[in-house]
Parts: sequence; C-alpha cells; structure tokens
Amino acid sequence: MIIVWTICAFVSGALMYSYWLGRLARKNLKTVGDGNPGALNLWKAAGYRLGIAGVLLDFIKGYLIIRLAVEVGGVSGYGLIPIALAPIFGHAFSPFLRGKGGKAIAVTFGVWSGLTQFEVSLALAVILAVMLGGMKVINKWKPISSEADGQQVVIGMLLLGVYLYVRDAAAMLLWIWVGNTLLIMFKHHKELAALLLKKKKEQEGSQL
Ligand SMILES: O=P(O)(O)OC[C@H](O)CO
Repeated sequence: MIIVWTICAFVSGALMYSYWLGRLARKNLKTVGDGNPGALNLWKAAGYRLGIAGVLLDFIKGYLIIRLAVEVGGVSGYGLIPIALAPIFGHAFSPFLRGKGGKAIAVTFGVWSGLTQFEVSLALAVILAVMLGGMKVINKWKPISSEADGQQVVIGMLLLGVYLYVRDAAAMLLWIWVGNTLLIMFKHHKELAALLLKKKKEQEGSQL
C-alpha cells in the first residue's frame, strides 16, 4: 500500500496548478520573473486572485494526500517518508512539464502541514519571515532580488533542521527533512552558486 500511496502522492504533487492557472489566463509562467512555474510568478503575471488560488492549490496538493494516507490508509512511521517526499519531487520534476517543474516551496508547506498539524510549516514560515524582515532592514526596505529570496529559502530549510533537532522530532521527520532540504538546495543551485561566488569575491577583496 505504501507504493500505491507514494505513486498517488507523486501524481498529486505533479499537478501544476499555478502553471495551468497561468495558461488559463493566457500567460506562460516560464517567461515570467525567474521562470518558475509557481504561485509567485502567477501572482506577478495574472494578479493576486489567481496568485492566491495558485498558492492554495499547490499547498493543498501536498497537505491532502498526506492526511489521506494517514487517516484513510492508516500509514504511519517510516512508511510516511516516501509518501511525504513524493509530492515535493512530483512538483519539482513534474512529468506534465516534461520533468521541469517548480521550486517546490508551496508544496513543501503543504506536506509539513499534513505531517505535523501545521506546526513545522508555521515554524518555517516564522523563520522565513524573520529572515525576510532582517534582510529588508539591512537593505533599507529596497526590493530583494529573487536570487536572494531563493538563498533565504535554502537557509530557512537548514534552520528548520535545527528546529526539528531542538524539538526532538521523530527520526522519520528528520529523514523527510533531509530529502526535502536536498531537493530545495538542488532546485536553488544557481542561487547558491551565486552566493558562494559572492563570498569568494568578498574574501579575495579582503585579502588584498
Ligand atoms: O516553489 P513553487 O514552485 O511552489 O513556487 C513558489 C512560489 O512561486 C514562491 O516562490
């Protein structure tokens, strides 16, 4: 049954609601902003109403399948690891977009909400909000680049690991966090490379 739930979870995650809502509004999200087929670019291209609908649907596709697997399928413990990771990978490598999916942020929130009754996704939201607020103050309220946004998401996921450790989370949750974080890092590899290059240049500059 775990395999069947994992396949259903992957298909659920692979449904690219934000991208398809964009197509309905005659916008191709691949040509908007950073080209991510996610809710933020839907919001930018087609307005806040569709943007909010996209966030909710991309969230729900992760949340609902986890709740169904737990409550209808009776899955628990380590069996939840592949089922929890499947929607995130489904969104990131959606066959409906020929393997080129999104950055999997909204679906990540949905999955963690389903796994932990919203606790861990709320913790991630607080971590990201504090980081964003700090960045805004440092940058004197100037707009933050999508590159810096992506870097913050990766750092936020790493800090979430600290939160899970401090909360003495079950090993199953820690394994899901490992898989989720590696995927988010992979999907933000360009932003991470830019950050490393910037740090290297700063180091070289300070040595002169
Ligand atoms: O990561 P996605 O694909 O759910 O999209 C996320 C939103 O656009 C916010 O960056």
